[in-house]
Amino acid sequence: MIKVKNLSTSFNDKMVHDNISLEINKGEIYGILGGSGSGKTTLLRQIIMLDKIQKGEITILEQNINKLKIKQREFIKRNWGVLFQFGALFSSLNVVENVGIMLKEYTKLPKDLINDIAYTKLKMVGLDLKVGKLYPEELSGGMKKRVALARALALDPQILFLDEPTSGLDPASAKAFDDLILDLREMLDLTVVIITHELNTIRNVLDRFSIISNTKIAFSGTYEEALNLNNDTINKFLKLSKDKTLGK
Ligand SMILES: Nc1ncnc2c1ncn2[C@@H]1O[C@H](COP(=O)(O)OP(=O)(O)OP(=O)(O)O)[C@@H](O)[C@H]1O
Repeated sequence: MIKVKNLSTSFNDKMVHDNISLEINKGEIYGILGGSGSGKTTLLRQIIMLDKIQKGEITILEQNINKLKIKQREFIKRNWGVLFQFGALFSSLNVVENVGIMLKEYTKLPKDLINDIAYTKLKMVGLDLKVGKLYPEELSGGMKKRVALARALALDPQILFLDEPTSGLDPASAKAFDDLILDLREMLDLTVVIITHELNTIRNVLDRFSIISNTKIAFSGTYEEALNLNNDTINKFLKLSKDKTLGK
């Protein structure tokens, strides 16, 4: 579904990615992990065509994005939804209007149909329909994330990109959001790419992940494979020493 091949990125002579490669399969929930400033968000922005690829290739949905013309780019972008880390909702729009904004922009559907679809998406992310008329400032952190997720789902994407979706949520809300991602993948046949630091998400939600460390991919594989490697950098990253359930 997504192939990153020999990607190198630098900003002002500072190398962020040095010849990194990874592959994400259809239907996977794939994690991009790494310390702060390791280049996770930059990689995500390059995959979704918001940032330029400096060197290397990215293929998504069988299209080499280096070679796409502007019109083709706009067309292919409709196949994914994105939830940015600080992806704020529009404060002047109510929840239903926020969810419907992409439909308004990208389709010619009449307003009442857009509203119907927006309400369906709200239901999909586990929100009560009464929430539709509320404004962002009236919502809890967990509800805001769900509304942003409903917005990302508005155009029925094949791929969902989530940048630290549970950061700032309390443990119960974070767990509920993780469960929702698992349910949505099943229901909608989605491929999901998540940037995360959360150990619970890494263990319970991701099928596979890559760890970016010192400009390289330090590891790609499953959580079990990462444990079995018993590599110091990987263990440190996965905070195994703090993980009492593993008896360490
Ligand atoms: N447009 C840009 N111009 C200059 N430097 C940039 C630009 N975009 C990113 N960087 C730098 O690239 C590095 C990687 O940033 P990025 O946001 O991708 O890291 P990250 O792994 O997502 O970090 P975090 O977990 O803190 O969000 C950082 O040092 C950042 O300052």
